Amino acid sequence: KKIASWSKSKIRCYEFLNMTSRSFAAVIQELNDELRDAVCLFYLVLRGLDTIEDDMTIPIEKKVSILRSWEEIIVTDGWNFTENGPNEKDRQLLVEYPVVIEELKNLNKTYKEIIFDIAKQMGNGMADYATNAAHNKFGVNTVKDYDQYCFYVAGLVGLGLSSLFSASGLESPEVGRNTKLSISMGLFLQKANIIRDYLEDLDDNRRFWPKEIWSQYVNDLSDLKDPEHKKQAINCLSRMCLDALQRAPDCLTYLSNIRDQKIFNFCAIPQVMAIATLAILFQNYQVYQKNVKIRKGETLKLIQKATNILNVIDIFRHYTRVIITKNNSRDPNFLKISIACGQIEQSC
Ligand SMILES: COc1cccc([C@H]2O[C@H](CC(=O)N[C@@H](CC(=O)O)C(=O)O)C(=O)N(CC(C)(C)C)c3ccc(Cl)cc32)c1OC
Repeated sequence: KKIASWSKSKIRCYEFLNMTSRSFAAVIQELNDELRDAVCLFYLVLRGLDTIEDDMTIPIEKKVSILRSWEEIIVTDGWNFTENGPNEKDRQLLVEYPVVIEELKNLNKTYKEIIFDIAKQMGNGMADYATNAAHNKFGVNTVKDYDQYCFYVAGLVGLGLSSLFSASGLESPEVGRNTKLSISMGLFLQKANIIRDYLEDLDDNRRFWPKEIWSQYVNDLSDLKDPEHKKQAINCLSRMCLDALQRAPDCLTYLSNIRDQKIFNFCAIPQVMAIATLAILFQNYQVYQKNVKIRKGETLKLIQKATNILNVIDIFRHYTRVIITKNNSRDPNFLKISIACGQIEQSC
């Protein structure tokens, strides 16, 4: 690529992209030039927001005011943030945030407007959640609150990316207009992550599993990891997986509408990782003891295979069959799980 003519701030932005997410950064950098820069900066705008939202050492009032003014912040030359706690893995990004703000200026107007609009909605959504989570220590209450939170942190990302894809002309206007499918792309990934990260989030006192679900099985979210509630915990896990699986058909439909090969790879890889993750999480009591992840070898195979819709359908079919094989007839959600898997097979 024409790195020679890249400014210092642009080079630094790509260094941050590669620092924050190795495997995923590689796929972003394969996108066509114009879209690549927009997605890279969009990613860093989102990472900045995430680093503020995730940092429990920032006083709630300060956090909320930063989140609510993110749209202004990303056009404020020289703005940076040095008060992140020491263990915030992306604190250096916020220390050097002026390089992101500088490079955003070079994006074409349409891309900028999309990124600013999503940043504004996400910042306010995160602030809304942070404030009521501050009052109500249970975190997320209803399944509706759960979907709302996932919309703010992930659904909006799907919407923003779909708009960028259509704005670039590489994908049809339909991709950007079909909000339901774009939102499902985010919710599917985010819900798989929230199920996987049960223990890690509980240790950080972040409670994303909705009370409306876990209260059918135990008295408190933390009871799920006590061996005396093992059966209930596994049934609760099934219920959480069932909720995530409902989004899978939309994701397959979304991917079947993508035409550009590089955009397809960029969109498909996280989706096949998510269905593989759900399959390994389902009926797996280890979720309550450690962070269960798919093996490196399986990840590499999925990355290599997820390059066309027929292969992606084949991958989803494989993992829905794994889930059906693991399904337990004594599980209250046994039938709903098999129907959800059937619907995924249908939509293939
Ligand atoms: C059409 O929508 C998408 C199309 C392609 C990719 C993503 C989505 O995939 C990564 C994939 C990624 O970041 N994977 C990590 C591994 C991990 O987080 O477990 C990685 O490979 O490091 C991801 O997870 N999130 C974070 C959210 C889920 C909150 C949106 C994410 C954050 C910023 C951007 Cl620009 C994109 C994504 C999409 O977003 C829905």
